[in-house]
Amino acid sequence: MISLTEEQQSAVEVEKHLLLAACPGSGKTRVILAKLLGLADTVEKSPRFIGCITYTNAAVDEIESRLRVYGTNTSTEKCDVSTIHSFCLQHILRPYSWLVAELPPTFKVLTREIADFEQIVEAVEDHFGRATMARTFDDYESLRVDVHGEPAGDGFEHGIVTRDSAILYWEFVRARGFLDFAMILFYSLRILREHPFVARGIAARFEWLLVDEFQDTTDVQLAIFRELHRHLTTKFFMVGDHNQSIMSFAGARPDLAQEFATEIGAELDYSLTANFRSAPGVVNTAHTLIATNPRMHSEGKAKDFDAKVTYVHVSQPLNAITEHFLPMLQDEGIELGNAAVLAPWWTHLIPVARALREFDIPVFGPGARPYRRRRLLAGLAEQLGACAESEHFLGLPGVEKALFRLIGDITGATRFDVFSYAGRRTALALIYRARACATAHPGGKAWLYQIAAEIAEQLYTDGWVPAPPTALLEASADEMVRDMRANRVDLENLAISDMGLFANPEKALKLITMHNSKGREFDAVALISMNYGHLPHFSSTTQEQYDEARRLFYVGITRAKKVLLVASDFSDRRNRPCPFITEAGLMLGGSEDW
Ligand SMILES: Nc1ncnc2c1ncn2[C@@H]1O[C@H](COP(=O)(O)OP(=O)(O)OP(=O)(O)O)[C@@H](O)[C@H]1O
Repeated sequence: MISLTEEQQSAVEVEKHLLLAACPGSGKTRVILAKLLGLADTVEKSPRFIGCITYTNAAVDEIESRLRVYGTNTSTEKCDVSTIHSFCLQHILRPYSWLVAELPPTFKVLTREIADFEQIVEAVEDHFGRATMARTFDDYESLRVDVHGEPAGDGFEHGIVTRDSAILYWEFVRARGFLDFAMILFYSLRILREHPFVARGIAARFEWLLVDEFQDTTDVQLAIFRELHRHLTTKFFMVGDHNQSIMSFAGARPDLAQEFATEIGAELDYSLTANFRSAPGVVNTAHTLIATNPRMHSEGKAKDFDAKVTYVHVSQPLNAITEHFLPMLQDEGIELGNAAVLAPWWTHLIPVARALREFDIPVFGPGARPYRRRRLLAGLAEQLGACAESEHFLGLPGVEKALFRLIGDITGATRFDVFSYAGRRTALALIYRARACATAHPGGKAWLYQIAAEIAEQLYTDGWVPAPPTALLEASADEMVRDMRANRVDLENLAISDMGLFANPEKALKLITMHNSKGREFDAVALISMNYGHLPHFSSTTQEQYDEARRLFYVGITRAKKVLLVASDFSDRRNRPCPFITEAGLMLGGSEDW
């Protein structure tokens, strides 16, 4: 049984549509899990199911693994947990794509990692006589389709993508037998709108749809929910936090989620206010920044944490880490692996990561890798490196995901069967090979070449590729070695653990952008580069952008359990300290024991 607080329990028991406002650390996942388990029992003898839509694949994995622990076979069978994209693929596009004439009869999912993406973008830009620039690919990657089928997204609104180039891009994507994530959502909506029998079928299948992180839903996603709601047979349980809405660049529309909830007559008066994560000092700082009613408060063990909340103004972001954060970790007995450094952008983290590596401090994050992350072999080699080095670390899920990506990159095919029995066998075989290789070739460089050859052999033997991709993987190992040499890595002394560190970052200090820190928690958190110009970004001109920057700061501080360090710097004298430091009531040098 999952233990719930009174407010969690009463939210789970609501039998109508519900929009639940949940503060940081209030156990959204636990509530969703409890609701899923309860509802699975109610549909046990019916042909209906419970759908759960989460924002990321990691959240899907987490809920599924907890379902296996707490549930029965029936609950795992009756609960369909997925991201919105895989929900649409499985229930709308794969079975009904033939209803839209312009869609290819079979299609693969286009992601940035697949080589066709860059080729298509180059072909489009070439058509308009433009040369590809550094930001071109990012601009196309951010492209979305709005509910009317028109282009949207950062690359269109502020970048180089025009309406004509977007339309041509989508045409090329379809012509090559692909759909991207935005197209998956848009065509799903179109099918639901034009063929109500499809929506009726899905609504009949799902008794409930649980939606995690409602504040991140886009106009198209909400229009999809609206089409499903039309048939009045599916109930909605939406959990999220308006104050953690930081994804407007990806089209998030929390206002529309609220509107949808009101429209369907959802209960709006329930909220989760108990924060199980953060010490009272951290919670008070967050509350000073954004006050909620009813008020957020620490609960459980967190209530007794002794918080250290400190604000410093330093000459360089790195100094905040070396002179303040690391000593604080030492004083509080917090291990590096339980601490994180957050910054508004990757560009702030890269030099810090490099410098810390030079001090031999293990870091996990941008700039930590001495080779390009997108190198073909890199992902799988890292996962296998972690498995090879540690007897107790059977990183099967990580190996499977890396295998999925590698097979996709080599063949261009989306092989979801990697996550089935056959894939698991290959993954396990590779883990054993990686360990045997580590014994035979203890040096990191020799191991890398050997494992490249063995991966090629295993993929071929198990039928994932038509011919052994030996030359391809060897060339990728060459590229990684070349990158490392350029980054002055001592290749002769490279250990397999140096590679594994990136897959198994348990012991390393995490360096993460504030956006990517969402949904995570650490004993200690340092927010660096907290200056005007970075947060809010100098391009922010509207109240909405300013408010979203404040919410980003809120997300950052609420990741901390016990230690919170906020640092501005005078590396650029034009950039004053970020205004949210004052709004959160932080005082310079003020180390406060709450
Ligand atoms: N009823 C409870 N009893 C004890 N611990 C709980 C309870 N509910 C939640 N927790 C704990 O609170 C912590 C935070 O939960 P979780 O990560 O699900 O929060 P969240 O609501 O998703 O937060 P955020 O929105 O900030 O990401 C977890 O460690 C979880 O185990």
